[in-house]
Amino acid sequence: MLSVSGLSKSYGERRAVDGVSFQVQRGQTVGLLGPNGAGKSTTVSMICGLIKADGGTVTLDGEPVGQGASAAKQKLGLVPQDLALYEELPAIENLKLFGALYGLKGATLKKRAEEVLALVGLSDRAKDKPSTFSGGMKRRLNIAAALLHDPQLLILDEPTVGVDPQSRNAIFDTLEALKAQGRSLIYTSHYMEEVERLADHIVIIDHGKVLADAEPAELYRRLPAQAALQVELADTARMPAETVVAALAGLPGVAAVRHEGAQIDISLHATIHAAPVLRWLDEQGHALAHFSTARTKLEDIFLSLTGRTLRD
Ligand SMILES: Nc1ncnc2c1ncn2[C@@H]1O[C@H](COP(=O)(O)OP(=O)(O)OP(=O)(O)O)[C@@H](O)[C@H]1O
Repeated sequence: MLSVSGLSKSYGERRAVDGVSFQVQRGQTVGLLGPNGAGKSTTVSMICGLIKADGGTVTLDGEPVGQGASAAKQKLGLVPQDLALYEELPAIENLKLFGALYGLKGATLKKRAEEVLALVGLSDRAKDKPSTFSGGMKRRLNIAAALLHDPQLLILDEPTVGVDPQSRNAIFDTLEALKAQGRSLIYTSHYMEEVERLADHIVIIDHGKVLADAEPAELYRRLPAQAALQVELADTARMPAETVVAALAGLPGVAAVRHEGAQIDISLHATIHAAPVLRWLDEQGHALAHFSTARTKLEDIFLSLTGRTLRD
């Protein structure tokens, strides 16, 4: 188990990380979510001992990770945000080079390099150079490199930045396979939908501080609205949308109402309020061109915590 306690780091006057604490259980995937500049990269760099913390501790199975070589560090693998590959060296040779740095040799090194290449779905490109790869394929090769020493915990810093949708799915397949093997993952991102897809637990950080640390289901429960109803008025000439919006806002169970032209987004405290709202619209004679219902997006949790969206 990884335990991060009170980590802090300042760059000059700027407090990049300010007392961050969280835990990662064995086999758990933790999504570290926050907007650009929230302190995610600084946090994971401190966890791996790449940069020195001003304060706080990081332990893995009770052993301090610290700086320099340590037994605990051997159990960690980091996929950094910036790609670290030799562009003109075939993929398999890149892996052999990184494996040698981890102390792997001979037949073990060769076997391990082939295994991790297969795991990221690049076996058929073993002899090709990264310079001929797409951004997503390079990223997958980087993931393979971080897995060579068979770490118990893999940390990925925004692994889908600059990646095409197809490769993005391939990355998710790889990460799901790693999860199925019982490995722990820390996944940093500013995309809630990515974190939600993978994570058993979500840690939200902003301005270097932890704002929430909970399972996705618990975060859903904390949302002020639980369901969303979207309607499109067929006839705004009869009554302007603003007037309808103002009346809707006063109905029972309605948490918030927004509109753009004839399209009205209604946030509800619970799904049971959807039918009465539709009935009210009907009784008031507002014909609908279209309507749809949806679960509230977990993305809104950041909005409700900070008053801003994740990607303002
Ligand atoms: N080497 C550095 N020197 C000075 N300031 C830094 C340095 N590294 C990070 N910072 C600052 O610390 C804060 C946190 O940065 P960090 O890279 O950890 O955030 P992040 O959440 O990973 O964001 P991003 O997704 O943009 O990488 C930012 O304000 C950033 O400008």
